Amino acid sequence: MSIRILSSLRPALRLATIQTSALSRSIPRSVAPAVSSAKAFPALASYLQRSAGFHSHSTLFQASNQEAVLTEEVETELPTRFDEIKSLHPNTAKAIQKVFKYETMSKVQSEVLSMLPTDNDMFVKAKTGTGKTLAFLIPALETVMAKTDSKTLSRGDIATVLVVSPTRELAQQLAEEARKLAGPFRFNVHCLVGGESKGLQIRKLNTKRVDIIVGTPGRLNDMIETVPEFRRQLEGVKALVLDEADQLLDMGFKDSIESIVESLPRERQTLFFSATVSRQIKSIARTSLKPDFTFIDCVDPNEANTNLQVNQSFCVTPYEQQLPLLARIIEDHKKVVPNGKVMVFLPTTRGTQLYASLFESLTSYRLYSLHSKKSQEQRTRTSDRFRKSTGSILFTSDVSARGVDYPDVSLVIQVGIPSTKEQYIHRIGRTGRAGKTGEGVLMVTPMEKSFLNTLSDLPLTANETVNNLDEIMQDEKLMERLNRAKQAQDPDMLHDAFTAFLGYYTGRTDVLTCPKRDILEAAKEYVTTLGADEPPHLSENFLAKLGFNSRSSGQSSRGGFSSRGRDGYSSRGRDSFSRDSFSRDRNSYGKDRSSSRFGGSRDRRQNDYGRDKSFSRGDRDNSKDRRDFSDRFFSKD
Ligand SMILES: Nc1ncnc2c1ncn2[C@@H]1O[C@H](COP(=O)(O)OP(=O)(O)OP(=O)(O)O)[C@@H](O)[C@H]1O
Repeated sequence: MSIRILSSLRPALRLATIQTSALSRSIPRSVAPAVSSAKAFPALASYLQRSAGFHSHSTLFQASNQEAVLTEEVETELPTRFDEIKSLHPNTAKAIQKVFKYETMSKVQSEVLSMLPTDNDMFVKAKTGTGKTLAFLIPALETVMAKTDSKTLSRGDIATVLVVSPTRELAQQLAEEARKLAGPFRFNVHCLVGGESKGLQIRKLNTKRVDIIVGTPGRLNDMIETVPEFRRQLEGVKALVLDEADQLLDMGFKDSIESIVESLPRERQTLFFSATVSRQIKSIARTSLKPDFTFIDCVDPNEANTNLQVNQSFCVTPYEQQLPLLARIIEDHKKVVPNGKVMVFLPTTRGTQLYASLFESLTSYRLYSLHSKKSQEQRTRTSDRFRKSTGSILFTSDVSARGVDYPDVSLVIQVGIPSTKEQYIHRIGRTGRAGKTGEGVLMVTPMEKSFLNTLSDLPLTANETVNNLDEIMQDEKLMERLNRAKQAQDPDMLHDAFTAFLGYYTGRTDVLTCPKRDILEAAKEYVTTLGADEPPHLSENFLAKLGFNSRSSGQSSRGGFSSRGRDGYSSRGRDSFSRDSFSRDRNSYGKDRSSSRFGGSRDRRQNDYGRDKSFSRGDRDNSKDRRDFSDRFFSKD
């Protein structure tokens, strides 16, 4: 009981110091007077904030208010059921009940929807897999219904909602969700992503109803620049959503986003949604959101930004042990969860291709792979199949790191460090969705160990399978299968994975504390462990591009690297590694990268759908306070 009280109390108190405008609505009434006075008395505000950090014991203030808070909480509690949101349009309510078949709202849904009706701009931060999609689609549609006259709506010749997504897979998924919600309205949804026929997309825009548009920045911008009719259609937009707003910027879409925003009417509602908030996103929020926007942060500052029902572990082993360990972790999981779904993230596209190829003969799970070197048609097909599958494994680059909702993923393995802590959070967020349990394993080598420091506030423990390493390395059957798989690898693929590895890790020197030369040594170990007879030769030019001179590279004039001892790997001629494909491959890892930052701490398991009430919110009633808050939001890093 006490935890529940504290959890409801804590965010409210947090608001007292960072977002005073929210007080009147979200704080239990018995506490509100104290917190209101906190606005006038900064010392009290800071005391309240400190008190709010305690998990397991109450401060005097909290203890003396427990009864009162509990009583009052009943009266001021946020709604938990969709049918409590009385202002919902009947068609929205119908879709939720009949199509989605949801009754209870998740925390972020309850936070956002309880503000309806509102055309306020919003910036919403909530953990991965907690139902953000409906939390922005519903308000966007409600705004359209409130702000568009019925004659215009019935014509169906202008776009009213525009949703921008960083990746094609996510855009397609969002379009599907939008179709379900828009069904009862008889609204049409267009999905505009790259890799698909632009001509066909234009034809559909010209011949079918146009209501909701979901797209990726590149294709949207292209259409804006080259299709005047599309520009005209966008003039009707009443709600703009940036999903995974952080990633949109990290992927270098800032200019595209700005030009998309410029082509929309100024009078609109803008909704930013993300599980993480970076400095860059704040800068674009400044120009794209109205100054009195509402910031809703559903992540308790005293809690990790990952879902607590996901068991997270790490292991540090050299490459030689990593592959057998990975194979064992996957097979152990298969024994416990035969119908499970596993996702394995690799840092580069080339590495993803290589691991997928290696594991074809190593796993009894049905195997899929997804990365940017596949055609869009293949990506869509793979994504659909993996979504519907059970007992399956997906080897993937970061194209699947954010937003993508594959139901029932039971294990996420990250082999090698992700580009940032935020990317770790998003990747792990592919499991433990909608309150379900899940497991996450991060596998790093000694060179990458320093990255673990950036995760120190997340609840990671040492992986237990590592304790069986001796036994695993002596498992003759496993080692034989591994060796056979390695021998079957295409030398070109190994070469490409090698150069991509170098490109990726030489760009990560901000978190790797080792000398640069160690990266070359690690790359050599990596590629020979995965099947190359010896490390590929690299041109001086290529090495120079990575910031190595020939002495620091340790490369001999005859090609290859001076090698460290290794055992049990296949033998293959060196000629096959004679070309340099870095420039070609740079795109493959560059494209898949994304980032930002964050943290918190642990120890409360909860289902995010239902009764847990830890949250904070913006105030829809007091625009001056909102502006004060917005100033503080922007001035904080
Ligand atoms: N009210 C609800 N009740 C039950 N399940 C829900 C509810 N809302 C959403 N879901 C389900 O929860 C899962 C996660 O939802 P969604 O993809 O919207 O999360 P998200 O917060 O956007 O995740 P991410 O941060 O990874 O993008 C989906 O499978 C969705 O169908």
